[in-house]
Amino acid sequence: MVRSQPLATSRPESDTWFRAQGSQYMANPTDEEQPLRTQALCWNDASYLLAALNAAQSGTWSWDLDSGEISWSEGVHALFGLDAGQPLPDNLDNLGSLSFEDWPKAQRAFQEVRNGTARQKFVHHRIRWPDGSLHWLEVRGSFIDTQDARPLMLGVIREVTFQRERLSVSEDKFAKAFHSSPDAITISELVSGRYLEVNEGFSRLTGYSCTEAIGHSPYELGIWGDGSKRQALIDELHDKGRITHREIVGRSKSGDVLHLEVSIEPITLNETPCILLTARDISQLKLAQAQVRHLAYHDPLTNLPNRALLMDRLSQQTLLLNRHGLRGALLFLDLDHFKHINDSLGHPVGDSVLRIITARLETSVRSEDTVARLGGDEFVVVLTGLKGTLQEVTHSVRNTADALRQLLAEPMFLDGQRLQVTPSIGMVILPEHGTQPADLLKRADIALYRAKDCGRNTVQLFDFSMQAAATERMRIESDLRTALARNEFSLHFQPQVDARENRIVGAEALLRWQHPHLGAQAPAEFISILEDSGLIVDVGTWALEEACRSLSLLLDEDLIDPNSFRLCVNISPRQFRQNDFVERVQSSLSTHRLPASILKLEITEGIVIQNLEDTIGTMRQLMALGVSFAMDDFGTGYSSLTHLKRLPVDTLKIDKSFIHDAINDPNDTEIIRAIVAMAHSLKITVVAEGVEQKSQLEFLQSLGCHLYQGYLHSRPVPLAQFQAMLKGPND
Ligand SMILES: Nc1nc2c(ncn2[C@@H]2O[C@@H]3COP(=O)(O)O[C@H]4[C@@H](O)[C@H](n5cnc6c(=O)[nH]c(N)nc65)O[C@@H]4COP(=O)(O)O[C@H]3[C@H]2O)c(=O)[nH]1
Repeated sequence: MVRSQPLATSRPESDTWFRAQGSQYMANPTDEEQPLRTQALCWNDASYLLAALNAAQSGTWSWDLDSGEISWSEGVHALFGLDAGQPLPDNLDNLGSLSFEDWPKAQRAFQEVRNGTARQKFVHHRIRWPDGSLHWLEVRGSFIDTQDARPLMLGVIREVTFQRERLSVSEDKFAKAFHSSPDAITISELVSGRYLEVNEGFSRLTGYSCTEAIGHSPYELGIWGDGSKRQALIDELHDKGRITHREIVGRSKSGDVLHLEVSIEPITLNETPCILLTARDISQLKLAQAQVRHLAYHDPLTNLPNRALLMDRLSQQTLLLNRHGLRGALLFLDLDHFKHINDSLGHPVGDSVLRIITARLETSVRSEDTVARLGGDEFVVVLTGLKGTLQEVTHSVRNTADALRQLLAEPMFLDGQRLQVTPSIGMVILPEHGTQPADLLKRADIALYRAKDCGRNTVQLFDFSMQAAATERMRIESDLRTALARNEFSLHFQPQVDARENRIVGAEALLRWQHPHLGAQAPAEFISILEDSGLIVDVGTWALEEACRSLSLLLDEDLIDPNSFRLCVNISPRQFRQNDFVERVQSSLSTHRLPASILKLEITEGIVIQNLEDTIGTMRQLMALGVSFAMDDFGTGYSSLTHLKRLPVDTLKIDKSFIHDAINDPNDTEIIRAIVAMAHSLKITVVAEGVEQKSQLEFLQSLGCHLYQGYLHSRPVPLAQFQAMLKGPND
């Protein structure tokens, strides 16, 4: 338009484009101009521009500030709702005839231009047309330099009713969204921070009413603890253009800390740069997140740190100890036979025991030490900042561990019951036994295992030689997993003899493992691994089945008397507790068409103690079939007479450890005497195990115990040898 218009250099009156109202110049082009217009309209053609203005429902105007004279382009009438012929105001003084709806505002705008305070102007005015309808006009104008330096303003005028209505609808929507939003929304001046608008969500969140907030900055109200934080956000806003989902901490009117998630947008309001801030209270979310975090790192029963947190603290501790040249210790604790408490007294009692243990542990370590629960009955205590030589530290850690052991073993009273649990403790010293948390835990566990092996209720310090033993154990376990499938197990039979007639009256079936490379393995070792790994269930089932198969062979060969011969088969606690144990025994007996009375199951007190009632129930079912029971290793465990009286066992086996010193150790002598007397009074048969010497047998016989097994008569032998034995002197 500027290129096409010579106005910048000439007076509008000299240019026919701008004429007083009613100018028909463009509507009546001269004859010379006509061909030009019809031949080709171009940008230099004024009629082209006029057509464009009309199409855009726009017009132009000029205003001579000296004379007040106003000129309009053709077509402007339509913008005022006038007919083409109707007069338009040609001077500022009679501009009021156009019925501006907000006339004072229009006048103010003209005045500002007149005063020279604005060289450019952009205003929206409402104007009421003669037909009474209200329309929005946008008027833009700016000063131009004329050749004769007269103050002249030129501009464009156009109808914007549609845009304004749309704007007003969206403003309405915005206002509704602003006020009804559950979030806190504020509009504040960018520079001063003063609130210009706040919604009800803001009042709900902060406790400040609109009147208390508007006109004040968040610092004055104390909503932002520190002004520097806001400034940092403003700087970021400047760089990025907007900020979304940023967590900040604020403070409410009552002083409560508010965890907020804010989004910030820059906006301009009344030509003032402002920020539109939306804030959401995430305190509950933060709380929930903190709880989830806490749960992720703590054991819910005791609220102690769990394995994950322990590992984290151990990592920190190893670094700290290294930096300060100090030592630390890790104690791995496990409660002996804790499962029995759960099984016999129920889980609520078990939980209470764990809580009491937790309290005892927590009160006996320093605040900088860590007590953690790894699960079940496993606890870890980490002692840090220990000064001294390795010897001194080891000595003091041992003392601490021993004190803990004694404290934990103190009786506790629950539901009117007196309970006592003892711990086994494995310990490692940092950094001597490792610097990696996983290694430390593993090594302390190895030491704990050794403590269990040494009879429980004891403390063991890790030694690297233990690791070799643990690795060896893992190797054996892995080999045992394939042993059954590879047919590496067999049964040996040790005769049970009636010394009065030197006659074999029964036998004990004993498991043997022939390792493909290492040869025969010691049952004492591999059987405990079978027990710990759970493999004993399958292997025990196999042993029972194999024992029955052997029995049927012996019966077929008429080598044993089904009415008097008893074969003892060892049953492990896990095997005994299988849901279908009774059915399995029944099935083995019937598969081999055996009379049930020929089978005697050897159980240990380990089975009994874990759940007396269930044990008695299972035993009764088997007894009903005709199977009998022997109590193995009698005298070594809890040896409760109360148990014995209630259990349907008809045989007691005196453990070989008593027999070994039966002659020389007066204690053992008395124990054997007491067991035999008690068995006799309960009408229970007694079998002595591990009889190696004649003198031992004579002593036993002097007490009235005539049944025995032991090297004196025979070692456990393979079936073929046992068959030969039965055929021999007994024939
Ligand atoms: N020093 C000495 N020892 C003697 C003498 N007479 C017998 N023995 C040994 O004493 C153990 C008696 O078996 P146990 O007490 O039931 O103790 C058994 C039993 O508890 C367990 N066991 C053996 N076979 C099985 C099985 O098939 N299943 C289960 N669950 N455990 C089994 O392994 C334990 C050890 O078995 P073994 O090593 O075969 O050890 C056997 C036997 O070889 C003797 O005069 N002197």
